[in-house]
Amino acid sequence: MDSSSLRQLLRSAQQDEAEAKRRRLTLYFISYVGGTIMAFMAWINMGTNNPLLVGTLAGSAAFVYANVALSHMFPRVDVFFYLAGLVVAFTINGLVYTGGLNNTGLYFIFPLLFIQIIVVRFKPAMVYVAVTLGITIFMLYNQEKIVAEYPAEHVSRFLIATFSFICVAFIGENFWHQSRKEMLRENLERMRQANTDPLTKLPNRRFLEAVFFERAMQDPGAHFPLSAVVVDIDHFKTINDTYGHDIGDEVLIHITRLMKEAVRTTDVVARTGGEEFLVLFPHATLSQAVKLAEKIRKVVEANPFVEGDVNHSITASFGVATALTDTNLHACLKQADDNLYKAKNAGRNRVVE
Ligand SMILES: Nc1nc2c(ncn2[C@@H]2O[C@H](COP(=O)(O)OP(=O)(O)OP(=O)(O)O)[C@@H](O)[C@H]2O)c(=O)[nH]1
Repeated sequence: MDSSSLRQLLRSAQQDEAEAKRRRLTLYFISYVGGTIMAFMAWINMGTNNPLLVGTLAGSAAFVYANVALSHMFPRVDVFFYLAGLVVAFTINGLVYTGGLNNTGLYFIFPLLFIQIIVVRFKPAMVYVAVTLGITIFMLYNQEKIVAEYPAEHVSRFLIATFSFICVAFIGENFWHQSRKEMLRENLERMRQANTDPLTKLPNRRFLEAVFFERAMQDPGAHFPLSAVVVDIDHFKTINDTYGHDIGDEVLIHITRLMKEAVRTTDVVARTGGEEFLVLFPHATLSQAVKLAEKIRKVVEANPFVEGDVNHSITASFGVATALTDTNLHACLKQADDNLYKAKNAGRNRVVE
């Protein structure tokens, strides 16, 4: 796994639940309150001779309720926010077109625009607001095409007020958006550090437990059969004791490079202990994983660590196992560990499945 895929995984893991929940609750609250107000206004207007206005309000209320009901059923789907934004655009222009109750339609545009901005959020809101107001302005300057009649001074006051309102709303949204981006960036950096081994820059055990295995459980189709190869450098203590800890560190970095070069970027090479690594092959059967482990074993054996004119030949032992489904992932990791132990006992520098 290269550093950009690692970052991407961490970024998706950090997509803070709290923020997603806040957005969902905002949608629920706005939909229930807004839908009820629209339904109430439709009811009030029933007595007036404006069926188009009643239809607009009742239709919008029904759509808002249906949308929020579906968003409860599919809480992870973003499309409901955008649909809510569309229904607001429809209501705004329905009000402008029909004039609303006693020609007061324009007064309701501000809260509706504000709702549109918070529901669809900063960048998409620019497009939504531009399109919504584009249609509104067209209608206001082509009043022969609409039912309502607005005096010219109402139109100019409305447009000036709308322009000021939009500026203030977007400035506020922009600052909020920037500070959130900054917070996410800092969070991501903290997460990257907590999930990475500082020596080899490989993902660590925490990453596997908290991010990768979680992801595999959530999306088993994309990961299983998942093969695990536990790699342990042979007689690493001797290298440390003979040449010193710094050379030991260099050897770990050297082995890391060899392993990363031997696998695909979709595979995960993690450092799980002192001189122990775990390589994970998504969508790989046991026999494929054994072949890959054998390839890594040969690469390590054939590429001694060179320091000056001294070649430190290195070998490693490998334990391989495969989890066919997410339910036997932990049993598979244990099996790979047991197989590593067998490889060590059988004389090292070998792959045991
Ligand atoms: N240089 C260095 N050494 C480490 C690091 N982490 C663990 N070690 C050393 O790795 C060695 C592991 O030794 P053992 O567990 O006895 O294993 P081994 O000598 O590799 O023997 P076998 O695994 O049985 O082949 C110990 O000497 C640890 O001090 C590290 O980050 N850097």
